[in-house]
Amino acid sequence: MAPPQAVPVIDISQLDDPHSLADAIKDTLASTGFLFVTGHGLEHQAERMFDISERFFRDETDDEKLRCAYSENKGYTRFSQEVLDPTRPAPDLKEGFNTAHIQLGENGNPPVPSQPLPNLLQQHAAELAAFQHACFSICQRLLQAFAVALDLPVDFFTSQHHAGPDSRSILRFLHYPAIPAGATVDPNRAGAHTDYGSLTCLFQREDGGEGLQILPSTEPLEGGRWRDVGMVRGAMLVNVGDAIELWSGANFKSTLHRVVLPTPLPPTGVPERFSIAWFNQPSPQASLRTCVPVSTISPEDRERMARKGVEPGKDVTADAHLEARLKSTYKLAK
Ligand SMILES: O=C(O)CCC(=O)C(=O)O
Ligand SMILES: [Fe+2]
Repeated sequence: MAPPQAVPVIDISQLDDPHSLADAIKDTLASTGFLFVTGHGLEHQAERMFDISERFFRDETDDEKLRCAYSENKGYTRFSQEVLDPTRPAPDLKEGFNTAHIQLGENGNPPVPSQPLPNLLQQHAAELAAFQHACFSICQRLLQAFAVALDLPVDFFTSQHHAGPDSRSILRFLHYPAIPAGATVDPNRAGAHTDYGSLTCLFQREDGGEGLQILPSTEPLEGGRWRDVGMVRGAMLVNVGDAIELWSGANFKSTLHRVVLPTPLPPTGVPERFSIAWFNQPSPQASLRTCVPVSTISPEDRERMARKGVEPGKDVTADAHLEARLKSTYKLAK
């Protein structure tokens, strides 16, 4: 018998009202916070994003990439610059580009990004903006269901998210270069971490190599069994981030995940991997005060939250929380 799939697949094409969507997703939000969503309607746009991302990483000059180097969670992170899991000696085997909100131009004017964009991305700014908007809309739909699942008013979370020039949400292109046959490398493509926003939508490409894994919160940190997430054709992988875990008093879990290379490395080497993430963030001044009685949070959940520097019941703004998480999670290698 095949082992149970670590991450369930949910077709949302017929789940138009927040109540039916809430019924379909609440169990997985409470167990790992990871789900594959099909029927989301972004398939074609996501393919276009992969084309743009691939051209950017392959063809853009280093000078142009570095002109837009990472600062304040926006811009280009060089290969091996990021250390998602600071307890490991090796940096992540990836490069990335973070694009913050792009304002669509009015009256035929060009779109206005909120950061310098490399030429190749600037040419596609309108498409990037449309994709950001589509991801934001689908997250609003999911967040309505999150509120219903917690017996909160349907707009409890959505009213504390907005799209606009001061939004902290990020569209991130990621590229994990191919590993040649016979190479000696750390198996760490992206170190173990949790995401820090409200939720993440991740797009993976079928030919992009697998390797994404989760460690459910029921597993011990040391020696626990990591589960392969795998890939589902046309699906978007959705996962709960730390902001929602805190907000929901750990009723919804923000689960550790990582990207690894197969061990031992196959004799033929490993192909490159591209992925695209939409990190949906609450509005900067939104209060993340836990919306269930703090006394109902289990000691295990409190301990997990404390390890991330998160204290349920404390009145913390989304911006302060994001700053603290960026400092502790996204260490950059020299
Ligand atoms: O590339 C992936 O599949 C995962 C990336 C990720 O988890 C992240 O950037 O937060
Ligand atoms: Fe992540």
